[in-house]
Amino acid sequence: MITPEVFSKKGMSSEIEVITMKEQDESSLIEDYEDKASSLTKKQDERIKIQLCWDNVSYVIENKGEETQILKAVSGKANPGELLVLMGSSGAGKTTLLNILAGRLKSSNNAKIIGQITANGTNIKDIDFGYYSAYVTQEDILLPNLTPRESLMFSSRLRMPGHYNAHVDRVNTIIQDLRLMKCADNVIGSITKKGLSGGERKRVCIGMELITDPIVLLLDEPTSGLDSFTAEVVIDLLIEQARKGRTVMSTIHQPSTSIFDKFDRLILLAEGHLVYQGKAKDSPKYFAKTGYEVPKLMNPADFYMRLLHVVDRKHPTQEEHDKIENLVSAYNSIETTDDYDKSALEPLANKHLVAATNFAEQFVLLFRRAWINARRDPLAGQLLFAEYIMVAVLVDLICNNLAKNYDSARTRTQLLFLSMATVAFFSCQNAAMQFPSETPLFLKESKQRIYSTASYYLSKSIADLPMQFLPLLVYCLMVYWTIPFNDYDASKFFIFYFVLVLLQIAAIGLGYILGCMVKTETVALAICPIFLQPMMLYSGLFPSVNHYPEGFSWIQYISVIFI
Ligand SMILES: Nc1ncnc2c1ncn2[C@@H]1O[C@H](COP(=O)(O)OP(=O)(O)OP(=O)(O)O)[C@@H](O)[C@H]1O
Repeated sequence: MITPEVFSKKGMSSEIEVITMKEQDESSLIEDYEDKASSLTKKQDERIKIQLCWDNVSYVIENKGEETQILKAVSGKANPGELLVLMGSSGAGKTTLLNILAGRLKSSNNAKIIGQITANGTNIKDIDFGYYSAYVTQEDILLPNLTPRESLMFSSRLRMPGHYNAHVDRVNTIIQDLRLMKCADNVIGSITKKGLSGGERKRVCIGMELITDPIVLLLDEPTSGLDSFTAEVVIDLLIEQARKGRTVMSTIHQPSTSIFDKFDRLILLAEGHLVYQGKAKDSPKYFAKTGYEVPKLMNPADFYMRLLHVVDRKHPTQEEHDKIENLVSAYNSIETTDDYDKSALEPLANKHLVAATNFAEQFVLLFRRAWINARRDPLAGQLLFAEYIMVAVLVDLICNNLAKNYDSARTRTQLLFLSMATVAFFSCQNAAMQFPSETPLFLKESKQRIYSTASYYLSKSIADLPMQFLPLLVYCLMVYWTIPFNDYDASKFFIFYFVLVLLQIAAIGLGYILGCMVKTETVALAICPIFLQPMMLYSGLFPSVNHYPEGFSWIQYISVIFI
């Protein structure tokens, strides 16, 4: 979300696109800008505060005619200035609740959300809650070849208006706040590529969301996979963010005792039911009263996880069933009071977050980001070079004894076809592999309306093209002069290269489509031949399509290799 405080006065006239739904005419935009200008003078403690409340929220999914209730009429609240932690056994519904609160889950044909969620009394259905909130997913969604500083800088420049220096200042502040100084200029890396530690990567992910200065920060298991010390560092940072007035809510798995002691408020879920909500430090007393005393010297979090654990959720034992029922009825029997002082809470305006940059700016920033990311991972490019050179050497060997006469015409045609098939396969597979790893980032950013799909697609394709065109040029240089054609002149060579480039662009397009359809590079690689083989059969080289099964001749029209 973009709060007024973060807008830079200078960049507003050209770049601010945060507008209210009804305020799309020029005069209202000017008012909006003035509004932001006046807010520049606001101090941090005057930041808007949001109390998020949810009332009887249920989530019901239907699968093959069978209904399953994942959340069962849960109610609660997250206060500004506090860290609220959501805990419960695996499958209790924590992520589901967080996703519903973030507006990431919506009712659909087979999933129904019942209940009401309000922010400062305003139903979040009536506003674009994404404007006020940010969500840090469990998976680290980052480009592996960028540094934290570059990632934050691109994110800031794409999402926020303002001049370059304002972005630099904002990024430096976040780097300092998140204690990323030591690794700010190291490459992030990934599971397969050595880079930042898990804790550092997680802090970068949090930083990417803090760029827009959100008022509500929701996090799904930010400490999973981290050792207890690193996890504590992350929790300390979240508490720091909460103390700045943000509403911070996070699911957390297995916190250590010292981490647990730091939580402000705690919500415990069991099988979709709420079994505790209140101050984390009061929870042992509460459970002792309900007959489940936390053993001395035991981490309360560990105790709750064991208490709420159900071995087989579909078929709980009688004991498990009774235990959960006891806990639910004990919780339902207590009277909950909201002691948060609401006098400073204002109803939320229906602000909309739209791109902070225009198409050209998006294109330039995304191109630079894609270019840096591709340039720092030369392996894919080197492999493509190696593949083309290998095929070129084979073609050269075949052509070694090939005479320029009528008898060799068939072989020469086949060599031309081999060149086309090679280009189609290599380009399609290479392009298909580009997308799966970036799809989560693209989906996240396009949901946040940071840029248009067209600017992303265009910038990515153009940034990838040199890596595709150059190996092809080397291939053409190696084979063209050895295949016995009639004429060898430069213009004919360029026609040969140009035709293959056109084929390459078509194959890259097909590769992008296939890459978007799947989730992993392995599957992307595997499905390319499924589409390319029929296209090869209908390329025109093989016997007339009249000999092919009826009803399939249309394949020739979508074949990227059709000649
Ligand atoms: N769309 C869906 N279709 C089918 N089952 C679903 C769907 N969404 C959630 N569930 C089920 O609902 C239950 C709760 O899921 P959720 O991810 O919220 O659990 P969780 O408490 O976050 O668990 P974990 O700690 O393991 O991440 C799980 O059993 C999950 O399989």
